[in-house]
Amino acid sequence: MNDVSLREQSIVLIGFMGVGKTTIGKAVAKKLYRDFIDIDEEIEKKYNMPTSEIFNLYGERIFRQTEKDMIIDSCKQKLKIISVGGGAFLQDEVREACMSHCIIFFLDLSWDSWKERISLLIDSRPVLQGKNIDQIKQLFYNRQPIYEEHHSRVVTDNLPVDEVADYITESLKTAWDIYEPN
Ligand SMILES: Nc1ncnc2c1ncn2[C@@H]1O[C@H](COP(=O)(O)OP(=O)(O)OP(=O)(O)O)[C@@H](O)[C@H]1O
Ligand SMILES: O=C(O)C1=C[C@@H](O)[C@@H](O)[C@H](O)C1
Ligand SMILES: [Mg+2]
Repeated sequence: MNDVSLREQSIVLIGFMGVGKTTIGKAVAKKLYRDFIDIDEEIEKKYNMPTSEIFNLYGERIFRQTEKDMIIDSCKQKLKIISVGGGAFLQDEVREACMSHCIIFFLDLSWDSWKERISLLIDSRPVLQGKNIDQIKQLFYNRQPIYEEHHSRVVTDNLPVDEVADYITESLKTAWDIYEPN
C-alpha cells in the first residue's frame, strides 16, 4: 500500500527501446521541475562503462540484477521522473514495484515508426546486435505484453518530443486536480 500522495508519486516511463523514454523523460522533468533519473545512465555510471560493455564483460544477468535493484530503490523516492530500460519490465518484481509506488506511462510507438529509428539505436543497444530486421520485429512484438502493466498509454507516432511531454504533464495535472483537489 502506497502512502505517498498522488501529487508526490514518481512518474515512470516504459516502452520498447528507442521509443523515447530518455528524451521525453528529460522534457517532462523540466516541465514539472522534477529531478530526472535514467536507470540505464545510472547503471553505466556505476560500472563506468557503456551498457554494451557491461553486457560483454559481466553478462546480461548481472545487468538485470543491477537494473532491478536500482529501479526498486528509485521508485520508492518521491517526485522523480524515471526512465527505465526497454527490458526492465521483463522482471516481475520491477513491474510490481513500479505499479505500487509510481504512476506509469507506456510510450507506445508502432513498429512502422520504430523501424525508421533503427540506425540511431543499432550500435548502442546490445539486445539488437547480431539480429536481422525480422528478428528485431519479433522481439518488438514479443516484448509488447510486458508493457501492458501501466496507468496511462501514450501513442507517440508522428508526435514531436515536446508534444508528448506536454500531453503527459497535462494529463498528470488533470488527474491531480480530480483526485487530489486542494
Ligand atoms: N518523439 C520523437 N520523435 C522523433 N524522434 C524521437 C522521439 N523521441 C525520441 N526520439 C529519438 O529516438 C532515439 C531514441 O530515443 P531515446 O534514447 O529517448 O529512447 P529510449 O526509449 O530511452 O531507449 P532505451 O530503452 O534504449 O533507453 C533518439 O535519437 C531520440 O532523439
Ligand atoms: O530492451 C532491452 O533489453 C534494453 C534496453 C536498453 O534501454 C538497455 O537497458 C539495455 O540495452 C537493454
Ligand atoms: Mg533510454
